[in-house]
Amino acid sequence: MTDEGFALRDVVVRRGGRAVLDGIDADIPADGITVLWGPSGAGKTTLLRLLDRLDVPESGTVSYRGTPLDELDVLALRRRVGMVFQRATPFAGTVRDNLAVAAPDADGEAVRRVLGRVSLDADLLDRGADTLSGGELQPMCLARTLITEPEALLLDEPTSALDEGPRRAFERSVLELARDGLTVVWVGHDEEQVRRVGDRVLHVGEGRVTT
Ligand SMILES: Nc1ncnc2c1ncn2[C@@H]1O[C@H](COP(=O)(O)OP(=O)(O)OP(=O)(O)O)[C@@H](O)[C@H]1O
Repeated sequence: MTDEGFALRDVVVRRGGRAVLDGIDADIPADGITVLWGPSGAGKTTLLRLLDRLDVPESGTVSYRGTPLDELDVLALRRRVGMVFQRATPFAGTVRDNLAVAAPDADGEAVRRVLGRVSLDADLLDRGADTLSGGELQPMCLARTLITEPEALLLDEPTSALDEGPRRAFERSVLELARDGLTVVWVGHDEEQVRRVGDRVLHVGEGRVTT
């Protein structure tokens, strides 16, 4: 029996008059990497955003570890459940500044450790985030999420803008994080990547979610 991560019950979300999620029931266990997979426009991002309360469903319930999200303080939830978006979103300043925005009290050891977890060199700390390559930016965003020590990580097609080398490095980082106990929900549509990273796949399409 796996521990409960997220549970959705009879969840409805409408966009532009259409039910993108039409009364879905889905369970996302706490262990391993769950991939949300499906064609473009199927509602994967919509579903992912519900898990961090960036959106709320029109009806139905989304729970995390047994508690409905609307009973949790939203900022506390987002400390426990971190998110990395499709496009890297660096803040102004250095890499160190970016990490400090997320965790002002993190000490040097914690900062170096988190960079190590995403395979970034500590030499980058004093570089302006705007000088990083595409392949360095997304890992930095992952590090910025990890430094708050979340229990769960939501990834919205995080490698779609990355070349093959950085893409594989990002995958390895997340596989290791999941092995160390982080709950991961990964939106993807690259079938080979889904096979490489997914412990299980939820298919999203036509308003439904199926295993
Ligand atoms: N704010 C919005 N207003 C109107 N329609 C929206 C809005 N957000 C999403 N949609 C529509 O809802 C549907 C689901 O979008 P969503 O981004 O969740 O799909 P997706 O499966 O993540 O797609 P992709 O793989 O292209 O990112 C799409 O048809 C999209 O056009």
